[in-house]
Amino acid sequence: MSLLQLQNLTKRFGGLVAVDDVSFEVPQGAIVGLIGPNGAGKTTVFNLITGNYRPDQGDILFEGRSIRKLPTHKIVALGIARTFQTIRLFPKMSVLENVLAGCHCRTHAGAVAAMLRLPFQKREEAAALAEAHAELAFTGIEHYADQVAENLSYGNQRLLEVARALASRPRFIILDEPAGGMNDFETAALIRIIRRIRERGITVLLIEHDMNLVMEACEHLVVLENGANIAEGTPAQIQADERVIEAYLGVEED
Ligand SMILES: Nc1ncnc2c1ncn2[C@@H]1O[C@H](COP(=O)(O)OP(=O)(O)OP(=O)(O)O)[C@@H](O)[C@H]1O
Repeated sequence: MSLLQLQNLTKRFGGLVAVDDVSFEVPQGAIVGLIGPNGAGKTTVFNLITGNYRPDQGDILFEGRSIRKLPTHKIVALGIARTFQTIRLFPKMSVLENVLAGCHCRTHAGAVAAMLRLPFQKREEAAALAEAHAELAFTGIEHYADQVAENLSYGNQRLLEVARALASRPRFIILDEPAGGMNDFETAALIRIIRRIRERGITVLLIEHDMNLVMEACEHLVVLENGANIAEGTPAQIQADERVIEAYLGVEED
């Protein structure tokens, strides 16, 4: 069974059909790319999955169960994490604190325990700290742990978002333009990180305009145009698809 199934999803904003009867599946353990021109509806699909928007029609199944009506915090609790196209960090907080914010939703100690600093609360804090450091090491930005997040380069801020998403221990991670603003060297490192995320058993769905990343990292691509799913297949199949070349990759001008 696929981990995620989108079934005939439609989302309208007034008269605009941003997502138009879109269906596709993300198999367990896959790295799937969602691509398409600007305004094709990709981020809207992500916002539908994470409960930020509600579909007008269709359904979203995670492990066979409908999540269409769940609030975002319940969707996160099921093991779905995301990063954002526009970076959403706590800019004045340290890099480590930003990752701890991702761990936070899994700590169970209540306010009273926190005030009294009960032993189990201290254990939870120590575990969260160790995990936050581990995710920073995983994404290669551990040496910036004590820096203020806004001082990181754009590329490292994107990696910090990935580290924070991983700190929620997801089974499924969705990355919205993770290579946005990265140079070629940073993008190559990101491709390795994405592969290692999958090796941890985490399924990946990503939106990306960097064709190098998409073709190298993804084994399956879904192409949207004007809100509709116009093609699906392996990177090689998509590169050879006439409709995609016309709609998205563009015809080289003389
Ligand atoms: N909250 C909203 N209210 C009104 N229109 C919206 C809203 N969000 C998205 N849209 C519109 O829906 C369409 C799809 O937008 P979306 O951001 O999903 O595209 P995208 O494929 O992610 O584009 P990009 O690659 O530029 O990020 C666009 O025409 C956009 O203007």
